[in-house]
Amino acid sequence: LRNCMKRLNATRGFLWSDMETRALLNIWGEHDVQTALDGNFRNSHVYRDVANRLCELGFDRTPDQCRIRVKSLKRQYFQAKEGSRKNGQYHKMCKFYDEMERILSNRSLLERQDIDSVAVGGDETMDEDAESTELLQEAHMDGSGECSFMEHPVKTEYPSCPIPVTVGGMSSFSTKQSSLTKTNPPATSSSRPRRSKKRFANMSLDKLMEKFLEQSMEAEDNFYRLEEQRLQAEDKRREEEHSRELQMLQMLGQIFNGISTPSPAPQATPQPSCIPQTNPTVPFTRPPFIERSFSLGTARMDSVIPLVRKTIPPLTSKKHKGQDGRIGIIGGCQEYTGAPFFAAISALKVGADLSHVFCTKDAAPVIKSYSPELIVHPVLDGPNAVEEIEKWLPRLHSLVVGPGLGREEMLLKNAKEIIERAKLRGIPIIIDADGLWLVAKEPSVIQGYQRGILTPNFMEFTRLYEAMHHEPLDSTDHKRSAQQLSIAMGHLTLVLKGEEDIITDGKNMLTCSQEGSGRRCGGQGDLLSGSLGVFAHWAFSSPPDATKGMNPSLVAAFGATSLTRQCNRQAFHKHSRSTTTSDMIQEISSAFKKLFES
Ligand SMILES: NC(=O)C1=CN([C@@H]2O[C@H](COP(=O)(O)OP(=O)(O)OC[C@H]3O[C@@H](n4cnc5c(N)ncnc54)[C@H](OP(=O)(O)O)[C@@H]3O)[C@@H](O)[C@H]2O)[C@@H](O)CC1
Ligand SMILES: Nc1ncnc2c1ncn2[C@@H]1O[C@H](COP(=O)(O)OP(=O)(O)OP(=O)(O)O)[C@@H](O)[C@H]1O
Repeated sequence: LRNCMKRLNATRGFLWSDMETRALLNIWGEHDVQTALDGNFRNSHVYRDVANRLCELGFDRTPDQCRIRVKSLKRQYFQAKEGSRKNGQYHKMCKFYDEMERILSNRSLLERQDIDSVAVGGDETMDEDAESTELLQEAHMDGSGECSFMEHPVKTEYPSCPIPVTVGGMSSFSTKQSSLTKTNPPATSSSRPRRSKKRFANMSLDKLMEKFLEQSMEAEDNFYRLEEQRLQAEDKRREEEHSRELQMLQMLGQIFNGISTPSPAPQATPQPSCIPQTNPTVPFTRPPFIERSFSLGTARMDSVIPLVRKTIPPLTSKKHKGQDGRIGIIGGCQEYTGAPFFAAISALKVGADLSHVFCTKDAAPVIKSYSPELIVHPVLDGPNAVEEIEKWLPRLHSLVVGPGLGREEMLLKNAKEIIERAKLRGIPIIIDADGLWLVAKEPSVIQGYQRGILTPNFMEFTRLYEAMHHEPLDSTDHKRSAQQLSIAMGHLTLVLKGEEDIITDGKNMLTCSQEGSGRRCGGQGDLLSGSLGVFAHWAFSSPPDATKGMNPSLVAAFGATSLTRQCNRQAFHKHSRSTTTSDMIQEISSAFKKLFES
């Protein structure tokens, strides 16, 4: 915004708002400023000070712009004053008459006499063309930020009229003339063209003044209009550029996807046809963007919940342990033991058969002690962490990376390597919490991987967005920003958590606004990511017709967000303000039944 204001100021040199002008007059009217101006031949340092004080009030103006504005105000004031003296009507034509009157009436008599003599002289010899030209030149100077007579003595501020006034031993006319010789021939009565004289000879001063003020206002209006058009054109150009960048990123994502999407994983009963097939040689066309908003209880919600249901494997006596899901959690360090536990136990409660936690050595006994149901591997900070964990990858159906991982360099490096190896096996990967920190640092670790799902909260989302787009997030339109980020990440599925959970793969969008509660205890996100690990495995293992062609990641994400919110609602109903994530986990069973099995 500040840069924008600067740009505007640079181009709108002579367009001052009333507020700005009043601030300037307050400063300019201060005793020390007036004294400095009265007593000094050179005034540039005084206007530097004025500009600085103006800046402190939030108005960005150059000393030159301040000086020229004051000069123009003084001219208007004296013209109005003189007009007033004659017939009283000009007073209202100088908007800041009263302020100017207050300030200038305090100035020394000598100064006022000098000024008055200039103004009065101007009345007699006023040349409309010369005056307008000068104003336009000032406007131009403001715009360029330059002024050819910036260092001129203070008394030479008023020679808009052709009468030379001797001040401080210098002729203001000759000074002005020298700076304007190229564009504005000296406007003495002798050198002015006769045509002009004839034209205005019979015009009364009142008329001339009116005409001049009209023209000034017209010029100002024109300038505003042109400036607005220019800014609009610029906005449009920037928007087009931005959309081109997005298209480029999308193409890169598709190309990347073409390179990195592995052949179907042998162990995960994958559904290759569910993975959007991309052909990098096909020219990019912006996909139609379909938004579907769902909230539980509405008819439309019912059209996605059945898709989730269809992906849920039936409970039969024909299956053996592990077939309904073996989920791996990468996370858990000295500080954070709760997060990986919440994720892992949620996966089990949703219906996975086995839940593994790969954590640091010191976190393992703590996590183990929370629950005997979890399988805990104290390997994440070991010397062969990646190899140790890779041994398990063929047995895992999905991976949740990040809950309680921490941000230690070595742990992030191991997590990155594990993601790379899981990708080679086509394992669905959910990235949450500190895993998203890693992605913000190195987006390529997951970019374009069609079985990757990111689950950022708003903070994590902002970090990711800014890392990808190199510009601040526009927080007014979450859906649009989520779509942009998903596209930039190569159509990765993104779950932006919040008041409503926004789920998008850049082409389609679902929003889950199932009623939860006002309780925001830590760990709810871990419940979501752990359960999503299971839903993702189920969705990717289902036949394509189960999801009716919809991206399995979207269906899985919708299932997990609905469930998390339903748990929150139910737990809150029982525990109100005391609700914790453990209470929510207790509700998984009945919330699941209510949503997907009733
Ligand atoms: N029991 C456990 O073991 C748990 C462990 N956990 C683990 O902790 C690790 C760090 O995760 P993290 O989320 O605290 O870290 P990070 O992203 O730096 O956020 C820090 C700051 O961001 C802000 N903020 C947060 N959300 C926001 C929002 N929606 N909208 C806006 N702002 C938001 C907020 O700033 P504040 O409001 O305090 O100024 C907050 O302080 C990670 O491994 C995770 O898994 C958790 O899972 C909880 C249970
Ligand atoms: N403002 C909200 N209104 C209603 N529900 C919300 C709101 N914010 C979050 N939630 C619910 O909580 C879930 C987790 O979101 P949250 O922002 O707490 O994640 P998180 O910060 O990653 O969690 P964690 O505490 O595990 O780090 C969301 O999926 C959503 O269901």
